Amino acid sequence: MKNVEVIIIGAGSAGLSALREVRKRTDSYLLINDGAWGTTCARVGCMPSKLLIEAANAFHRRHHFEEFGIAGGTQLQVDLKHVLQRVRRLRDGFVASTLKTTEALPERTISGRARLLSPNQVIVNGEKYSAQRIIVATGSRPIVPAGWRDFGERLLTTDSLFEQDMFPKRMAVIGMGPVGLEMAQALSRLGVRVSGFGAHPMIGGISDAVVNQTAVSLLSTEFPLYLGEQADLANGPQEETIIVRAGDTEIEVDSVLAALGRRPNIDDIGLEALGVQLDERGLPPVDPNTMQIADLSVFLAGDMNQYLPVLHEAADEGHIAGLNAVLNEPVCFRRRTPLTIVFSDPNIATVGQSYQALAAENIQIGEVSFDNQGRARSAQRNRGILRVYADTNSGQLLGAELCTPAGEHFAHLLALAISQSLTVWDLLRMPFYHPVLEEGLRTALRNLATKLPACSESDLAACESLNSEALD
Ligand SMILES: Cc1cc2nc3c(=O)[nH]c(=O)nc-3n(C[C@H](O)[C@H](O)[C@H](O)COP(=O)(O)OP(=O)(O)OC[C@H]3O[C@@H](n4cnc5c(N)ncnc54)[C@H](O)[C@@H]3O)c2cc1C
Ligand SMILES: NC(=O)c1ccc[n+]([C@@H]2O[C@H](COP(=O)([O-])OP(=O)(O)OC[C@H]3O[C@@H](n4cnc5c(N)ncnc54)[C@H](O)[C@@H]3O)[C@@H](O)[C@H]2O)c1
Repeated sequence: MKNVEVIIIGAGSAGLSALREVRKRTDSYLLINDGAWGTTCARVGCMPSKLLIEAANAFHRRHHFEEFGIAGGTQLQVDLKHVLQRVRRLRDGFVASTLKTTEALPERTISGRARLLSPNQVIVNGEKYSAQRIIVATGSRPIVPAGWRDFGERLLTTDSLFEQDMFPKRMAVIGMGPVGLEMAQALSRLGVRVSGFGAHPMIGGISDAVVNQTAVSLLSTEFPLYLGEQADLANGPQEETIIVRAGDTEIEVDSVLAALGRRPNIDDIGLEALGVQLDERGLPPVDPNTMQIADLSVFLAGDMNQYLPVLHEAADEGHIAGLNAVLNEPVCFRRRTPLTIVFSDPNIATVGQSYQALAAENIQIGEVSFDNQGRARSAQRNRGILRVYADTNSGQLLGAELCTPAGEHFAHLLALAISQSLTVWDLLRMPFYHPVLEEGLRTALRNLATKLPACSESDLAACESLNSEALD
């Protein structure tokens, strides 16, 4: 049996991040990956989805041309074949960039499905390997209910969506989480007649009902949203179509994108061989600050543990696990301020603690609508809402949820402020240039400040609004 210091199972973003740390300290390691190399993010996740969204948004801009005085926008056409070729061409470049590391290590990489035999042993392709430390980073895959696979090529997931040559005329997107929402809007903007179905009334990971209401009403101007009922599928009158049923709604489509969430890749991985109690999802207890499983020499990183299944968190967890796998005692890391962004238009984001997490806390809420925000109006992007939450006593910013133009940038600015434990007054003390979208955030902060103990009049943070959209 071959013996190494560290075995990493899974060559996704978490596994590669772990590999980077391990390689700095030892040459005695193995990286095992099942299926395609090149990471979920680059192959079928973040990157191809954003490429499709960019094409869709570029085409959608034509609807605003007339208002700007530009004629001819309605005659523009989209060549879907070309759009999808570009998605794959750029995607292949991103995948190639992730493969550079692993292709340079032929002796230390194995293609095959690994299974744990004990906290120190792994079997792959019938061969056993032992290691002092093991990192499990096997990611997740799309949930497809039993029976849905019978619809064959008419049933798509994000694993197959970007491989399509063309999109059909009518599609249903089932699941209005981040994946479903992003893809439903992009497909609709590219000319597919999309129907969106969500079992939950809230969409895109929003927990604040006020923000959700705005997001739902904005998105449903582009494609119909059927929320609050579980959707199910049946064969259409002609075998080549699918009937989607949700409550009283019944719609016939040519194909379905299943975006029902993702299941951790834990089947047959042998977690039971670790000798620790597994929870109802089959997952072992993991310390999010060390990524260590109980007191074992096994670490778990990335989407597999479902902590916050986004790219930068997967990379962080790989970093933590990789470092701790080569140290005598695991180091405790402070995790980052939670941040999730959905690249719909307007962007949806949650920063810091969600509204739901803060429901029982003593908080005040500041709010701004972008409907009349000066700079947003000049760009024809004046849609959306931003809500910020602060502690009633200290005024410290705790979280925010938003659905706004340039929401991705607001989310980062707010994450920075929350990470630095800034108060509403600290933020209002900062400069806001004119005319910028950020003045919208300042309006929300000023609104919040009116609900907090006042600050001194000799402080510029007390400077109030002029109540004119040309000036704020
Ligand atoms: C459509 C889509 C869009 C997304 N967009 C964004 C976004 O915009 N921003 C963002 O932050 N996040 C986004 N995400 C999430 C992001 O892609 C994931 O958080 C990230 O890729 C997780 O990385 P990972 O290393 O945990 O898993 P993966 O990259 O999936 O790596 C796991 C690897 O382990 C392998 N494996 C599984 N089982 C075994 C086994 N038994 N033995 C050996 N190997 C095994 C798998 O084949 C895979 O190669 C998106 C995801 C999707 C699906
Ligand atoms: N921009 C981003 O950061 C980004 C983009 C995409 C994905 N991601 C990550 O990937 C993860 C997975 O996203 P996701 O959207 O696939 O999953 P999700 O779990 O967030 O959403 C799935 C949704 O499908 C609904 N659903 C399930 N079964 C249904 C049915 N039969 N009928 C109708 N609705 C049904 C669920 O109620 C849920 O709201 C997310 O947690 C996110 O962190 C991030």
